[in-house]
Amino acid sequence: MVKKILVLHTGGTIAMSEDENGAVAPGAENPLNQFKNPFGSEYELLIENIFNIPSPHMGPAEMLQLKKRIMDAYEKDQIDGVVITHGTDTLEETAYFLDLTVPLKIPIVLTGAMRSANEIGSDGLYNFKTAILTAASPEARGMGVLVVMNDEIHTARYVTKTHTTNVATFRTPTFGPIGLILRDEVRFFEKLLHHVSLPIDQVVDHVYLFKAYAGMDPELLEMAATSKTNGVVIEALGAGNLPPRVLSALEKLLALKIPVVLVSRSFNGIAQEVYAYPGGGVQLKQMGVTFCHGLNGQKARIKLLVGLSAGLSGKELATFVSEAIS
Ligand SMILES: NC(=O)C[C@H](N)C(=O)O
Repeated sequence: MVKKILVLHTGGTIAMSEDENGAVAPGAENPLNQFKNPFGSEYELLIENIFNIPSPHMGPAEMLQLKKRIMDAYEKDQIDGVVITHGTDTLEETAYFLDLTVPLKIPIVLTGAMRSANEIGSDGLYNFKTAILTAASPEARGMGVLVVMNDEIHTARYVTKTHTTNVATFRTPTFGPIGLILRDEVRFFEKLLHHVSLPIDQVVDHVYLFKAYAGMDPELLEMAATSKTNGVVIEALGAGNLPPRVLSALEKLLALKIPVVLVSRSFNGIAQEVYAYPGGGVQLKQMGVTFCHGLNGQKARIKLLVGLSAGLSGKELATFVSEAIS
């Protein structure tokens, strides 16, 4: 049976080249257009250049456009899988957005490159090839959105970019990858236990992300306490604690019924209500802060944004946002 794979190119380093001074930028032609299908007639690739942007230019509106394109192709073209090529800087956010909003079992795989098309050791075409193999793999069905880079398969929910330039940049802290590519063979060794998706057809804005630090100043958080703000995520300290100086700003946000979501700024582990000192997790929980277990700040922000965009509020929103380990 022929595998029909929808390929959506969005830009990023994988679609860029280096000039004689070493500066990397998109050229007149996307180098991915040169890709010759190495799989023969077993694979039918439906290739579209949906955007050609570096991933710092990607936002929820473009993510929603990708989601709509996938749904449309699924209904009209009976696709078996999807590959999205993407800049690596915000790849994890687009991947998680799609994970939360596309209610399909077909494999959806994101990939990118750390070295542009004409650099020595360029990883783009190789990652693209392995992403296609994964998207065509029956074992990848029902695993949520996946990120394939450097011969590893990661879940959209937990993967994160950990290095500015190294090709082994994508990692899953605490848990590790769920599969590997071994010389053209796709092997999974973990299963996704639980997967939720919410139907949305618009995205809200003004969902902010803050990072806590020793002696954190309250002014920026206070500025977010306005009726325009839809939600706030804070990357808290350690197990989930904040400096007491910001507590009055938190009270102002919560009094305005603005959801405040807490994750840890630590690379491994999860935020939990452990400490009972002023600003500790126990107090934050009592104040009405929602603990999000296991996501990093940028993913918790995507989850909050998706929940709000689906019209969730109060307890329902808090439950949706907090349940990340399952
Ligand atoms: N490696 C990359 O793709 C990084 C690039 N700045 C991007 O995200 O578009």
